Amino acid sequence: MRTFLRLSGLILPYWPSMLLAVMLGFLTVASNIGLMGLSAYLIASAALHPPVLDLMTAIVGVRFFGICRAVLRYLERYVSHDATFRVLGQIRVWFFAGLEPLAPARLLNYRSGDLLSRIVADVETLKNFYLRVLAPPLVALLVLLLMVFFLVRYEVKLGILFMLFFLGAGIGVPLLVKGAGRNAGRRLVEVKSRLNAHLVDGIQGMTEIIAFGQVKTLCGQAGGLSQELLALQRRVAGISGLSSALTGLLMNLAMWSVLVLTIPLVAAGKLKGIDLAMLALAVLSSFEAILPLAVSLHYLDESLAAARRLFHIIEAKPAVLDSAPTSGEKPQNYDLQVKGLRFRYNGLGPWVLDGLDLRLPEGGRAALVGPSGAGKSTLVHLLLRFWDYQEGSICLGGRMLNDYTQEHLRSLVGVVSQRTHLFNATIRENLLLAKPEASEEELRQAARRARIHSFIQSLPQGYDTYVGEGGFKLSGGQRQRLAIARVLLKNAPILILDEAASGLDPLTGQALMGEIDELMEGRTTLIITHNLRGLERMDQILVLDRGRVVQQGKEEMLLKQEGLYRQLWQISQDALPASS
Ligand SMILES: Nc1ncnc2c1ncn2[C@@H]1O[C@H](COP(=O)(O)OP(=O)(O)OP(=O)(O)O)[C@@H](O)[C@H]1O
Repeated sequence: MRTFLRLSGLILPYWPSMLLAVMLGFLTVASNIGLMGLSAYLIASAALHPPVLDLMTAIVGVRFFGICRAVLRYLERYVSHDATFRVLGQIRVWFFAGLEPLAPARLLNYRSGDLLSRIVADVETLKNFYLRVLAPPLVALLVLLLMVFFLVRYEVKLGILFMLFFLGAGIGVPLLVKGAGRNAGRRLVEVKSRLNAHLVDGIQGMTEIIAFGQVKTLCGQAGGLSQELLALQRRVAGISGLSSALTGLLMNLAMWSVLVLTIPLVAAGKLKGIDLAMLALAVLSSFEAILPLAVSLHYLDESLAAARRLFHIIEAKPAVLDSAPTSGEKPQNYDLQVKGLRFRYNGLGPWVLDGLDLRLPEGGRAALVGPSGAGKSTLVHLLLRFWDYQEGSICLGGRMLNDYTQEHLRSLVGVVSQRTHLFNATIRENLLLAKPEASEEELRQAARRARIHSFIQSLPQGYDTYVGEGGFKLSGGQRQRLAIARVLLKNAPILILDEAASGLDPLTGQALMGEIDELMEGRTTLIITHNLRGLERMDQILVLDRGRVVQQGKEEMLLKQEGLYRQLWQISQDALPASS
């Protein structure tokens, strides 16, 4: 019920259009009743050969209702679909805005295909809620009132009889369909989502799937889910056919009963013979309002399942909340101080950072090194407030980190990571992401400083070249240079380089260090790296192991000590190619 009310609440801003659509729907069915009833009356009257003039009113009426029916149906479809698509557009924006504060911490629990399925398929499913669940019962109710009012004027029993059949078809059949469907609507939504998630996962990991010869397994799993979906769709189609047959049966039985009741009235002279056909056809055509009701409970089931999946995500509490209204102020300086920092990803898990200390003055350069899983990237997540820490403190410019809004904090930090995401857009659009208002000259200047300008110029379409999905048309080094150009454009006072040169061959990696040097100029810089070459330029190196700083100092000093840094350095030297 709560989901139903919440979903209905989303259309509140559009209620005038929805109400208009219901009125137009009612008038369309009423026109059909008028058209059929009057046509029957006209044919019956004509059989008695009256003067043509006597038939003129009925002839004009038939034309009027015929035209009205077509025009009103068009208007009803136009208004209801226009309002519905506006509501869906609004829901998409609302859902996307709700997702943003949940990224990345809360969204890690969902498969990307599942999220895609929610934002596309589930939102699309909701169109049935407005078109096939809410409007048809209201139209049917108005038609019921109209017909009962019309029929009791002839005979009270006629009105009661009609009401029984109408309610039987309008309430009984949908309940029967719901029972026979056994939650088919909800299961359809679930299976569609599983199939979507499976296919998106498969497409994203296609290279690995081919490389490991798992194409058949993937196709088999997709085939299994498709079969499940097909079986459900078959059941829904079968039920829908059955419901149409039942409604048709009740509709014809209603007409037959009306005839059984009215023929004796004609014989008794209480009803004109020419009214007989009119009443029968009016009753028959009024069931047009009932037809959409047969599957409305199925659509209600489906819509509520889709809405629950959307609300479930939106209602999740973000991992990080902005608390300080005054946090838009510029910090006094860009000193970074971390004291006794303790953090774990979930309440019962192990501490990933366990009493970490770090002091990095404005403009200083620190490198964070250590074995895999030591917690280096986790510190970056905390510095960017993707998660909030549990104990200790992080201060920026003398103020606690959570005094800054997430937006403000992130505007102060430029990040180059190993997995720079490039959008499937042009080089220019990818660069402008960092500073949408940047001029052409600023763009070129940043590219020059990142030493990628000449390469871009050499491309036939220059800055308007499309980089492909994830930037696959560029080499690893070129992608990283674009990432550096982006950060140069952003011109943030704090810089974080998270494995910015890893995954590149030693020569490219080394060449990139020149660009990175340029980038670090005048910025408070934290570098995370497994590559221990070039660290002599850092003011300090912190060696992290199992969430704690186990060694700290200049490289020269660390190399003199027995300890983890020397071990790591030794391993990295052994791994170097002989020529380098
Ligand atoms: N989102 C997460 N949820 C739960 N645990 C996580 C999450 N991200 C990382 N971890 C765990 O936290 C620990 C530290 O991970 P982190 O990525 O910070 O290490 P790292 O030092 O950066 O490693 P690498 O050098 O391999 O990138 C690991 O044990 C990892 O499994």
